[in-house]
Amino acid sequence: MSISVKNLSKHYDKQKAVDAINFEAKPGRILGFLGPNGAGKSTTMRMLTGYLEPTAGEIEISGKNILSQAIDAKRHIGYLPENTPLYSDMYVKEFLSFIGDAYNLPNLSVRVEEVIKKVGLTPEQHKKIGMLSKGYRQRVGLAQAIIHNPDVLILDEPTSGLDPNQLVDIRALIKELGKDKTVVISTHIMQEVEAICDDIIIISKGKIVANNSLEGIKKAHQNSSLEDIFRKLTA
Ligand SMILES: Nc1ncnc2c1ncn2[C@@H]1O[C@H](COP(=O)(O)OP(=O)(O)OP(=O)(O)O)[C@@H](O)[C@H]1O
Repeated sequence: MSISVKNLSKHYDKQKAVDAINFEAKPGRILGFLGPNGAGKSTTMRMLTGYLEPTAGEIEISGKNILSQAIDAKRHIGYLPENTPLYSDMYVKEFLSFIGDAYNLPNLSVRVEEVIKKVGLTPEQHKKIGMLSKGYRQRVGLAQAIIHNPDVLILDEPTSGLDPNQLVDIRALIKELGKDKTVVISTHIMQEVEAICDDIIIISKGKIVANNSLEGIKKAHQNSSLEDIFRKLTA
């Protein structure tokens, strides 16, 4: 299993933002992590990537414990945080080289060229990040997430704020990247889930209320629309 989560909790004072959740994510599949605002999605993502320490529970990434084997585990993870934090004064290549350097990658200039091509940044590769459209900035975010060729990709609301054309392009790119990786993507856009996810977890008030394949969850709810299922389980 690429991601294994056992009894994971995060409490902020008395509030249980994430409350004893268990799940697994498999290679070659895209897992949609859904839930209403404040359900605990970002908190879970931050714990998966080792940015936030759990109150309780265990996380293994490609068999490595995220706390006790942090460096090994993090080598396997690519992370695109919510709102895509980037250095807007840096040039695209300069930024990707900077990130690759932090991973100590060999043949860095070749690798930077490869990821630029892979995420479709070639026409904009000589620009400063601050000059790019939101869609292209998202491609830079994805490029930095995959530069060290991780087998697990964690993407926190990767398409928020994109126009319909960019949305389609970025979803296609995520689907392509997901072919040989384990991808977890948080979203509250149901069409996104239909378009790219294989499996679904719905979280509400810190607890998992559904964990199934896309087909499985629809079957279990008499082929209702995902929107109806979401509302029924999280209202
Ligand atoms: N640093 C913090 N201190 C206190 N409470 C927090 C903190 N971060 C998150 N919370 C609370 O924990 C709960 C879960 O928040 P989280 O950001 O994980 O939800 P989310 O599902 O990602 O929501 P959204 O869809 O709005 O991004 C919320 O009630 C939030 O207010």
